[in-house]
Amino acid sequence: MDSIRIRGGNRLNGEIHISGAKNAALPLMIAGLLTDDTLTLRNVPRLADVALLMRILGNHGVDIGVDGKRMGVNGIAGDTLHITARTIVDTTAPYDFVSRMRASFWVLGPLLARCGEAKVSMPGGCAIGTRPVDLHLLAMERLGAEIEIDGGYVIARAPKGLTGNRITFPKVSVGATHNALMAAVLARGETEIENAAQEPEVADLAECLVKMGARIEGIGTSTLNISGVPRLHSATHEVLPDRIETGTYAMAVAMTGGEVDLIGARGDLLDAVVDVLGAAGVAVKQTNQGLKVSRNGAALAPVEVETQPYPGFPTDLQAQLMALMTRAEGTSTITETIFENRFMHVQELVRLGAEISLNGDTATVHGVETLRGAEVMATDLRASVSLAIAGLMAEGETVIHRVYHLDRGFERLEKKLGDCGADIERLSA
Ligand SMILES: CC(=O)N[C@H]1[C@@H](OP(=O)(O)OP(=O)(O)OC[C@H]2O[C@@H](n3ccc(=O)[nH]c3=O)[C@H](O)[C@@H]2O)O[C@H](CO)[C@@H](O)[C@@H]1O
Ligand SMILES: C=C(OP(=O)(O)O)C(=O)O
Repeated sequence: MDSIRIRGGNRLNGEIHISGAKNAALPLMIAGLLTDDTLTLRNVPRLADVALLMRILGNHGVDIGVDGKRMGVNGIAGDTLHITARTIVDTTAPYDFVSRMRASFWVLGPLLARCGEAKVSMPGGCAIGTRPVDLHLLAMERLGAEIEIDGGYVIARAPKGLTGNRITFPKVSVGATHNALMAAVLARGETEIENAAQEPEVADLAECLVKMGARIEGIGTSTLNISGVPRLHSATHEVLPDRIETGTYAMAVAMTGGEVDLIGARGDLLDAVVDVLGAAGVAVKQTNQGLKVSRNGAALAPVEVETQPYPGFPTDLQAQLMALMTRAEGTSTITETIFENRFMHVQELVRLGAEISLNGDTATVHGVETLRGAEVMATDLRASVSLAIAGLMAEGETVIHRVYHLDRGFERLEKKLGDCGADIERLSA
């Protein structure tokens, strides 16, 4: 298993190109199941999760051509995928795949809508909470599917097809909204999804589905109205920039000081994060190219933050913010409201000298003057990168083990940071 070694203390200066969003690319790729025509996706990041999803879709009989030319500024823009699900040869998504990536559970809706049946293993993904699938099942049942759970699999059947209905989610779920939306676009009649997730990645999926011929209103709001159509067709769509990667690098620059242009980043997807960074004393400005992030001299001020569904502060940036606040002048409080077990980074940050106490869903972070390098272990995707942020300002050497978590969601992290002056390298096992 690879590790990453960082020698802390260097300021970051230069440019980082922001990749396409993992959490948009995955549902967009899955949407390819909904048509026998070709869906072309541009700006797809090269990530372990994308590679795994290609294998999963391949297992259903989907043909995926990759145009691997690294086009765009400095040859960095993402891959282009041509996804063709001419015929679905297998409607089962096996444990071996789905247990490794949460998003693969989202094949349920499209398979059911297109084939009238699906057998999908209960999902895995980052171990950040119990992460049930009741809301996904509620949505499928509201659309007329019969659901049975057997041997760790969700078996869903709708032999006469799905029928539109009102789906009211008791809680906001990104994944259940993706699943409901992809099922509803091919269901007979009208569907209304109430309390839908408003995350930009849901809107990105909906916009792609519209290009494929779906009829969806209310995109970007909490109520989605869908008029089912009998078939979808080919389309070309560009994956939106990764707001979590953007926020992560913004926090890395905030940590070390310096000035970095995040090329291709969209500040409008990160209002809550830009506000928090501003309160901490970090300047973030939209430019023609993306976002310019700088902290020159000013001390980091502590903040009080609670994670919330979009447009609130994202849970996927909670660990990174906590790493940053370990060096603030004063005491911060960070409350995690989305996942009950998303504090696995705390004990690893403490190894680096952070002072953090936990009380239920709230972490109290007392800023310290010095962090000291140590060996630490990545426990999940965003936790891993929070350790990298801390390592960038820790005295001496930090070695992060189990970076396969990181490779799920950050494309060439060590190159992007290294090009801006970080002393960082991958140690191959
Ligand atoms: C691949 C991807 O895009 N993953 C993102 C997605 O995960 P994911 O789609 O899994 O997260 P959800 O939005 O569904 O989860 C939100 C909350 O709802 C709960 N819940 C969810 C489904 C369900 O059937 N029942 C239920 O109770 C979850 O346990 C959690 O407490 O959104 C999360 C919240 O922004 C992000 O942290 C993840 O990075
Ligand atoms: C939690 C994440 O991913 P997943 O939902 O795939 O576990 C994430 O992207 O931070």
